[in-house]
Amino acid sequence: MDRQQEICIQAKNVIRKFDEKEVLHGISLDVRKSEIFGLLGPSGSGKTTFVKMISGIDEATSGEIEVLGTRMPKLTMMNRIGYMAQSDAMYSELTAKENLEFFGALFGLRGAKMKQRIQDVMELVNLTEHLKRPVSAYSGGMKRRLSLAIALMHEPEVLILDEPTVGIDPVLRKSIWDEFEQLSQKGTTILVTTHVMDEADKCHRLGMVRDGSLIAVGTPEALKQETGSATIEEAFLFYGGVRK
Ligand SMILES: Nc1ncnc2c1ncn2[C@@H]1O[C@H](COP(=O)(O)OP(=O)(O)OP(=O)(O)O)[C@@H](O)[C@H]1O
Repeated sequence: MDRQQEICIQAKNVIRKFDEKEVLHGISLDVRKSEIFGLLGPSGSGKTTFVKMISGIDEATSGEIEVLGTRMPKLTMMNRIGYMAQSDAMYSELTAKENLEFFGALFGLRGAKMKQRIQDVMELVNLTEHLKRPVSAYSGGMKRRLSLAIALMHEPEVLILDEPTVGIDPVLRKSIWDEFEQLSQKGTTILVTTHVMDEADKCHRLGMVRDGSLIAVGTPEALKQETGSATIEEAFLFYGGVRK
């Protein structure tokens, strides 16, 4: 099979209920190996709920999710998936370096390799000078960047990033997206949630989410073309039922 067509993440009719309230209404989706797939949708549409189940930290009420051919949730998949949550999960009383060492050790990194990875990921997020500062002294945007660095530490095959660039300035945002593109070219599959339209345009394919359903899937170009829209925002409104 063509490598580009290999399926990395597969969701089949995924439903998630909280008590009696159904918030995801049967989502089916294939994400191909080494693509950057964006989930685009407004706040509360269900993006976080969906990616948590793909990462294996939550379980679908019904339906099936496979990542790299393994049915989720599965603890051992932690080594192959990098997950960056929307709220920063790190120890604020520790320094950035200590946080990276802690999470790196969880993923089996040691010695020279650990040191090298810390250097690489901190350079990528432009935090090298702040390596030895306690996270409690970091700004919101810096914490976001450190979260991304932690998710990248063990060079996972699959990266799941929930709104990774919130609070990050445009220049650094661009360099982070350039890095996503490079990672993807090296074979990493990236699933990213966003509500920022210009980021959506950088994804290879997009899934538009509204009220717990996937309303459209395609390349940004195809989605715009199909709807006769000049922008992704217009296309989203079209699929969401707001016709010109
Ligand atoms: N643990 C929970 N218990 C009850 N309802 C929940 C829970 N988690 C999420 N929800 C509900 O599920 C819906 C989808 O929320 P979700 O956080 O997945 O949306 P989202 O698209 O990621 O939005 P945002 O970008 O603001 O995080 C919302 O109506 C939310 O209130």
